[in-house]
Amino acid sequence: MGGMATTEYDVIVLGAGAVGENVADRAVKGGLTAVIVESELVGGECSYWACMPSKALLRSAQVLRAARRVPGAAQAVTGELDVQAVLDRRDEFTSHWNDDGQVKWVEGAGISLVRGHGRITGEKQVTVGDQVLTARHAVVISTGSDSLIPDIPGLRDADPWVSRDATSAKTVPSSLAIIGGGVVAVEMASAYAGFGTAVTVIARSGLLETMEPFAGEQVADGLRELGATVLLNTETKSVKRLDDEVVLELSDGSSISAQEVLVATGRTPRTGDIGLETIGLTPGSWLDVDDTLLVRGFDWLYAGGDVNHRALLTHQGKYQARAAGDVIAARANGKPVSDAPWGTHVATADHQAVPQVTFTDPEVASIGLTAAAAEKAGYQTRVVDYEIGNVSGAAVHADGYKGTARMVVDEQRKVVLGVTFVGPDVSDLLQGATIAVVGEVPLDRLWHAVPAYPTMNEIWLRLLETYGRP
Ligand SMILES: Cc1cc2nc3c(=O)[nH]c(=O)nc-3n(C[C@H](O)[C@H](O)[C@H](O)COP(=O)(O)OP(=O)(O)OC[C@H]3O[C@@H](n4cnc5c(N)ncnc54)[C@H](O)[C@@H]3O)c2cc1C
Ligand SMILES: NC(=O)c1ccc[n+]([C@@H]2O[C@H](COP(=O)([O-])OP(=O)(O)OC[C@H]3O[C@@H](n4cnc5c(N)ncnc54)[C@H](O)[C@@H]3O)[C@@H](O)[C@H]2O)c1
Repeated sequence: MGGMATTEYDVIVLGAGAVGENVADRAVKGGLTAVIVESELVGGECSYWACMPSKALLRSAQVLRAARRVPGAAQAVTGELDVQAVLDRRDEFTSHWNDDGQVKWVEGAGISLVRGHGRITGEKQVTVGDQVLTARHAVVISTGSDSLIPDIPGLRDADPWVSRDATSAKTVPSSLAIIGGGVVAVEMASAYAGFGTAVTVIARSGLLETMEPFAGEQVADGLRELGATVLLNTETKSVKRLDDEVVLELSDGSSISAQEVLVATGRTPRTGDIGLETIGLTPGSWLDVDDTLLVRGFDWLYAGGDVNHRALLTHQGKYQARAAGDVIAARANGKPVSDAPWGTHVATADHQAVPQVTFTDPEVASIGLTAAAAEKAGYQTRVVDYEIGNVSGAAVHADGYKGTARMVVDEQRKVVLGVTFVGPDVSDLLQGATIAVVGEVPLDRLWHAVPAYPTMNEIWLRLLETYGRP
């Protein structure tokens, strides 16, 4: 580790999040040497402050609610959520913010690790403290993103929570105001409402606005059922921390106070202090890449994961990492590069086939284009909606099951462009939809993909029947 003798590697990876780890792994599997530079914890945001702790915080109350929806089981649920046990379980998922396990994985994968803040100091060169690393073939930037704090008067001085604070909290506040209406806002609102915190979501427009409109509407209803207050079309005008509370002035003239305020208004790239200026790029900017993850204008600099702003999701970043690691090895070894759409070395799915699950109650699982996005992209579409509760599998799953599915069809090619499911436990329906979209499976063939009865997957049959047999 950090051996002073070896300062030259085939590939230098800046940032050991899920993306950096996977790029390095693929490059090593392709016969190259690789070093990762990491300034915090090996494993990055997803393992310690994002996906894993947030899902751990959400899961327990979700299980309780699921039991309460099924008579027989409901009668057995007589107690309250044990919040401390949830926090303890979260701490296990983050390995108590210790990265020994992941460091072991990195070593086992044959990747070298240098701890410290890395900066690009020239072509194919990265400096960490007084150590200068040079790359024979490629430097990969996978430094991720930070929470963005908007310029709301008083907000920064009020020492607000950002997503890291919400996912790593050791105690639960009695009340929490959340600024934002995106994924982080609605997931953390669900988690804390589940703990009994008095939650107020302040969204400047609607919730989950990049998704189908019914997703945000049903998630808002779900949050209200959990006891949260959801304010839509409401701006936060100013924020002020007093002795034991934070006061927020809102655009409707009212004000609210809460023990803590969480800012969940998007992300900013971690590129402010990585030496971009030494190679003619602008510090603090997102990195524009081609489909092989090469930063435009370079033949040795790659960027994967959040930092390229293509799709800020762990699974999509890891997908980019597999393509990038493999193409770096192919280019280094003089092997053929498969860079046509859907080839081995490109992240084609980033453009129109990104799956995402929002772990609220109801859950939102979506892939591909929404009806509005498909229309905007110029497709001739037909939109088919169906209430998931009418499917036998859903009725068995939970009494009074409420949820909606939408399929967006490309009328010219008769293939599925996008699917959205909203409802309890829809997340595991998503991969079928992903395969339909990525595989461009013709609708008349989808009729032969028979969903097992009585599972919720029968939603597919209902969507096809509603569309009509071609
Ligand atoms: C609250 C929350 C919940 C989320 N939940 C999900 C989810 O359920 N599913 C999902 O798919 N996505 C989720 N995401 C998104 C997901 O966390 C990110 O897309 C993912 O972590 C990006 O991975 P990355 O490797 O690009 O960056 P990161 O994981 O941020 O890793 C970057 C690494 O680079 C290091 N680094 C930065 N600069 C330097 C430097 N100069 N020198 C050395 N090291 C450096 C950092 O310390 C870090 O370890 C969530 C995000 C948030 C905020
Ligand atoms: N389950 C998951 O897959 C999951 C969970 C959490 C986060 N993530 C990822 O992390 C990323 C960050 O999530 P996020 O929720 O922070 O960002 P986001 O982009 O999803 O949502 C940002 C929200 O903040 C609002 N906003 C922006 N600027 C504002 C301002 N000045 N004042 C008030 N509101 C403002 C927007 O209208 C939007 O509602 C997302 O891209 C998401 O993909 C994924």
